[in-house]
Amino acid sequence: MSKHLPEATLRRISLYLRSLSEWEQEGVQTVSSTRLAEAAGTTPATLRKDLNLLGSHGRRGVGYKIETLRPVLETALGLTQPWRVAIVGAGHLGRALSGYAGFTTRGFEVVAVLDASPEVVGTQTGERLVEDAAALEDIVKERGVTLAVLTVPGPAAQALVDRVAAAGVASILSFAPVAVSAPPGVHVNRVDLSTELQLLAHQAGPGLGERRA
Ligand SMILES: NC(=O)c1ccc[n+]([C@@H]2O[C@H](COP(=O)([O-])OP(=O)(O)OC[C@H]3O[C@@H](n4cnc5c(N)ncnc54)[C@H](O)[C@@H]3O)[C@@H](O)[C@H]2O)c1
Repeated sequence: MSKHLPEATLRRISLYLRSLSEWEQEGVQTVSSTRLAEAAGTTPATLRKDLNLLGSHGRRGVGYKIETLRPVLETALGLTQPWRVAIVGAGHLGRALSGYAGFTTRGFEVVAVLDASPEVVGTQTGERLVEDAAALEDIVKERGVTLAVLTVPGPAAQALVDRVAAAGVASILSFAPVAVSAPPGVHVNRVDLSTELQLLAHQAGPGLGERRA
């Protein structure tokens, strides 16, 4: 990524990109700021601010040319080369993610699904067979894994962060509900569904949950 952008901006850019990709597949060539903002659930003013940050300016009365804007957004999100993903933990969540076709269309290729349980290793998930997590380091090197997705129970997460980081993976997405630390230069993002739910509950305001119950 060429410049540091706030997380909220990056989240919106990801939504813009998703809409642009869909429209491009339908043969749409240009899009107005109003339509793109609406699809991402934001305002045209915020959209223009975001895109100005990336040096992309729409033309009054014409809007944004999708063919030009899409690569700008992909570069901002670091999607210039496909990410090679290893999913570690082939339980409920790991299996659901490994079968998610949207990964590929968004620039992420699942190149390995790993698990430590002998009952799970060798089973099919999505288009892959689950492989033994003992071979993690070899697989990372052989397949050029650039992103590890950890879908393991909390107690297993830190040791796996240490292993994938030592194997050279600099980007880790962890679904485990625990804080983990990583060496400098390794980014760990946590997806914490309970926190997201609590935020939503907070935004909805007190009492709303009860009213709908
Ligand atoms: N299922 C959900 O909806 C959900 C939602 C949010 C977060 N999470 C979190 O995601 C993680 C996975 O959840 P799940 O429901 O898929 O659990 P799961 O028990 O179905 O699967 C976990 C898998 O990880 C494997 N595993 C354990 N230790 C390992 C290790 N050291 N190396 C490799 N594999 C190992 C297990 O063998 C198992 O197959 C958990 O931390 C959970 O709290 C799950």
